[in-house]
Amino acid sequence: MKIIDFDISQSASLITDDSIQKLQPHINLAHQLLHEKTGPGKEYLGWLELPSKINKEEIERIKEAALAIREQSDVLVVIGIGGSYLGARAVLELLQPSRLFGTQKGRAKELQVVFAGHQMDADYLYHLKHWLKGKEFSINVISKSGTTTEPAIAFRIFRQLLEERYGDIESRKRIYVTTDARKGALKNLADEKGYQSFIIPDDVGGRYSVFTPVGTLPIAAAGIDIDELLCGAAKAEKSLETPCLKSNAAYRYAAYRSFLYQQGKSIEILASFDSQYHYLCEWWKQLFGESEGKEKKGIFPTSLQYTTDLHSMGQYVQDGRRIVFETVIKTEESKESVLVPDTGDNNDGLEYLKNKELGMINNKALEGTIMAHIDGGVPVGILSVPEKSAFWIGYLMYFFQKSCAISGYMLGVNPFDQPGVEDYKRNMFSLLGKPGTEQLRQELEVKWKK
Ligand SMILES: O=P(O)(O)OC[C@H]1O[C@](O)(CO)[C@@H](O)[C@@H]1O
Repeated sequence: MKIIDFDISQSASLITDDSIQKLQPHINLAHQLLHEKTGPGKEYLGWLELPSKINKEEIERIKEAALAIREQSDVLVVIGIGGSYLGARAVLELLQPSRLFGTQKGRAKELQVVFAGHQMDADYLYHLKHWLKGKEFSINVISKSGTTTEPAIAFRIFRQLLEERYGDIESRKRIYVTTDARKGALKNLADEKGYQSFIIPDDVGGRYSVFTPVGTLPIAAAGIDIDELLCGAAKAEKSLETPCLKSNAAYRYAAYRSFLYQQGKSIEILASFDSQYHYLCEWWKQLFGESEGKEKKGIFPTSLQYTTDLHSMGQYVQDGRRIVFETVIKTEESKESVLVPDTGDNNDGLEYLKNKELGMINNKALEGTIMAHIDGGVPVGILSVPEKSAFWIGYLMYFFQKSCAISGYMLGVNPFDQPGVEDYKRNMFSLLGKPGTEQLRQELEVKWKK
């Protein structure tokens, strides 16, 4: 039976199953806080039963909007930051690898999804604006608060471009807004202009929102089957309901993290041997980093893409400070077959690999790396994902959400807030001269001797 599993048996010399099992009482407590909705952040648990309670009418509305976008445009500019863009980007990069080269294979009408508002890089925005010349485009602006600076600026830029190109009335039909049901500047603007809007539920935070219209609209617009994605998430919701560590792989993963953190391992590397997982790792970093990094606690989540990074960071992992542990994503099947060519000579010493599958070679690299890292004192947990499909990515993302909530409760933090993110914003607003921030500006000038 295909299933996402988490296995630490190869690291038995460094961490035993027994030590994980001993954490069952802690897991039970965290599980209780989560499922009885009594823990910190309990007002943000809408994601927990979201896949099984999905509103069918809303899904139909999303599919209709996705179709309209595909009919009216060559390009969808998705504007958002953090949890308001990473989930969609992760799914797109994972399921549509040819996007990496700017096209999508086998589609009658191509819709390209590009991202903006996830930084304030002037060069990026300048070039994107110019690249859009002569291309039909629509916008999906996504912001729960409706006030985040990066997407708000990008939305101004691309809204202006759209209005100049199509005029006021037509441009309104090309703007799709995903935001709060009631409040925020974006909500007000959407009401005023009559943009088609989609709601981010109050009880779902940004990094837990991929199964809401935050993720499903851009994913559907890209031509990915969102029913399958949600079906995978619903399957995970059901399969990961039990608190029993033996049968709940997401809880075993949470317990493994918790155990290693107590042993002084403060950095977790999410590693994959498949470049398509890059943005899934970025999404995972926000999920765990923003959920757990508080009160001067928490594992620092980072990611590496192998074998690429074995040639840059491999040395550190193998032999640097022993504060690192690794979670390796292993996907069983390579979708495509690529063989090492038989060139009829052995000048490069690769004759022994002729006609061999690249997928098989990559797999041997994975096996060899895991062995080497464990021998080097790095505990490695293996997260096996049956295949790269909408169903299994849906399952995997829910798996991570659930393990993150449990892991956060085991750590003793609120896994659903992010108060620390406000500090840079406060300083930035003041330095930009936002009205009402003069006093802070003076304090900053004194402190930093400007
Ligand atoms: O959807 P919003 O409100 O624009 O927020 C985007 C991101 O910014 C944060 O609030 C942090 O500033 C994240 O938690 C969130 O994912």
